[in-house]
Amino acid sequence: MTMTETVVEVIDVTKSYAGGAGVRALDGVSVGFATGTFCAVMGPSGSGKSTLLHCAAGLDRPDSGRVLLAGQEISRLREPKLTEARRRRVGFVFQSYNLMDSLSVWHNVLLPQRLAGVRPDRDWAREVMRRVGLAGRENDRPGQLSGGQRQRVALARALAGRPEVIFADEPTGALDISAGREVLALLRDAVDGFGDLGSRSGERSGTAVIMVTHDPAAAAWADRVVFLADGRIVTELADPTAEKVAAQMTAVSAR
Ligand SMILES: Nc1ncnc2c1ncn2[C@@H]1O[C@H](COP(=O)(O)OP(=O)(O)OP(=O)(O)O)[C@@H](O)[C@H]1O
Repeated sequence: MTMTETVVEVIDVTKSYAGGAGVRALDGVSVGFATGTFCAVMGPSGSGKSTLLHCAAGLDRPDSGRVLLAGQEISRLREPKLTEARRRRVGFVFQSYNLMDSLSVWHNVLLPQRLAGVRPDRDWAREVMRRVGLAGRENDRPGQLSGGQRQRVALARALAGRPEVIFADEPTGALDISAGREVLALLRDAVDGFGDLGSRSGERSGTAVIMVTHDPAAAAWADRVVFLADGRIVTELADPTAEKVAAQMTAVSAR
C-alpha cells in the first residue's frame, strides 16, 4: 500500500519578497502531501497559496527550509537538475491553460516530454486523450476549443508524462460551473485510478494532486484541505464538504 508515502514534503519553508515592506509570503510552513491523494490549498488572498505551490513544485526557491520531491531535496538543486526533476516527476495545470496556440492539441500534449528530450509514449498519450474526453480532437488548435476543453488538454499534457504529482493553480478559476466540474472530476479520477494504467511499475495507485483554489465546492473534491493565513498553515480538514470548507474559510478569514 502506497497511500501513506509522502510524495512532496515541505519542511519549515520561509519565503520573503523584497518589494514593499518585505512581505513574508511563507513563514515557516511544514506540510506533507501523500502519494495518490488529492489535497486542496485554501486561504485568503495574499495568504501564500501560490508561493507554497511554487516552492513545493520547484518553480520557486525557498529562502530557508527544505522541499523534498519523491525523497529528493529539490530546494538545493540548481538548474538544469531542478528542471530535470520537475519534468520527470511533476505535471502542471494553470488557470490560464498555458497552451501553445501555434501547436495542435496533440503536439501540446507531447511538448513537455519533447522538451525533456524523452521519447513520447504515444500510446499512453492517446489513452490520456481518451480519458479526458478529447479523442479525435488531436489535430485541433487550442483556439478552436472551449475553455473547459482547453483545460482538459492541459490536464492531458500533465498526465502524459505520468507524473507523481500534479500541481494545479486555480484550475477551474476561468471556467463555468459545469466545465469546472468536469475538470475536477478528471483530477479526482487521476488520483483514484488513471495512475494504474499509467504507472510503469504497476505499484502506484494514482498521481497526487495539490490544488490551490478559492472555491469551497472545488476543494470538496479533495481528500484534504489545508488552510493558510499570513504565510502559515493554520488548520486543515479531512474529507471536506463544500459547507465545512466554506465555514472554515470564514473562520480563517476572520482571524
Ligand atoms: N513576485 C512577488 N513580488 C512581491 N511580492 C509578492 C510576489 N508574489 C507574491 N507576493 C506577496 O506575497 C504574499 C503571498 O502571495 P501569494 O500570491 O502566494 O498569495 P495567494 O494566497 O496565492 O494570493 P491570491 O489568492 O490573491 O492569489 C502576498 O502578500 C503577495 O503580495
